[in-house]
Amino acid sequence: MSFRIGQGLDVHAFGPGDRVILGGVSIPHSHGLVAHSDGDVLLHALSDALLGALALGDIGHHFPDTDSQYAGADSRELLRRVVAEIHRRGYRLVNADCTLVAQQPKMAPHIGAMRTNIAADCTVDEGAVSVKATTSERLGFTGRGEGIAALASVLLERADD
Ligand SMILES: Nc1ccn([C@@H]2O[C@H](COP(=O)(O)O)[C@@H](O)[C@H]2O)c(=O)n1
Ligand SMILES: C[C@@]1(CO)OP(=O)(O)OP(=O)(O)OC[C@H]1O
Repeated sequence: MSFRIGQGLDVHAFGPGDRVILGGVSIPHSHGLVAHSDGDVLLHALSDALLGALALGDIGHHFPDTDSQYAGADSRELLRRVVAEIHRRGYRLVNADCTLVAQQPKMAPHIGAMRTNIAADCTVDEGAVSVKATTSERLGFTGRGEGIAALASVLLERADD
């Protein structure tokens, strides 16, 4: 077996809107997230971790925010394309561990649905997908409610030829 690890980090600022989309789950909120796509900071961090594990660059490279075809893009579709690229190279996801950093909204009620979506898009069992949340104790840009950050770590494996 060959193993590769990857990590990803993404940040989006709050802006006008009444919901945020995180892990493919639409969560009512006092603000939206400013982005070219649907602003799913969690799936962007995870996609970057998957690409990073195989040194394939990042989602900004694969899906440029200057390209109008990605305006309002569904980040689950972008994640599925990244997973297809990983599979094409003979790798599969062993597990992913993700953390959302946000003062608000409350993530806990939505974590299960996020895990379900991510597991489906990565074609793994839900037990292979961890999503956690933390505030930053009112410190920094997340603590001031200016935006949301997400981190992701992944392990990939490939059966030896
Ligand atoms: N946006 C958030 C942030 C945190 N949680 C959950 O609350 C618990 C306490 O968070 P701390 O910042 O004190 O670590 C923790 O268990 C988080 O899961 C949340 O649901 N939404
Ligand atoms: C997803 C893409 C593409 O629509 O745009 P954004 O939604 O702005 O997200 P970001 O995490 O800044 O980078 C990747 C992008 O190119």
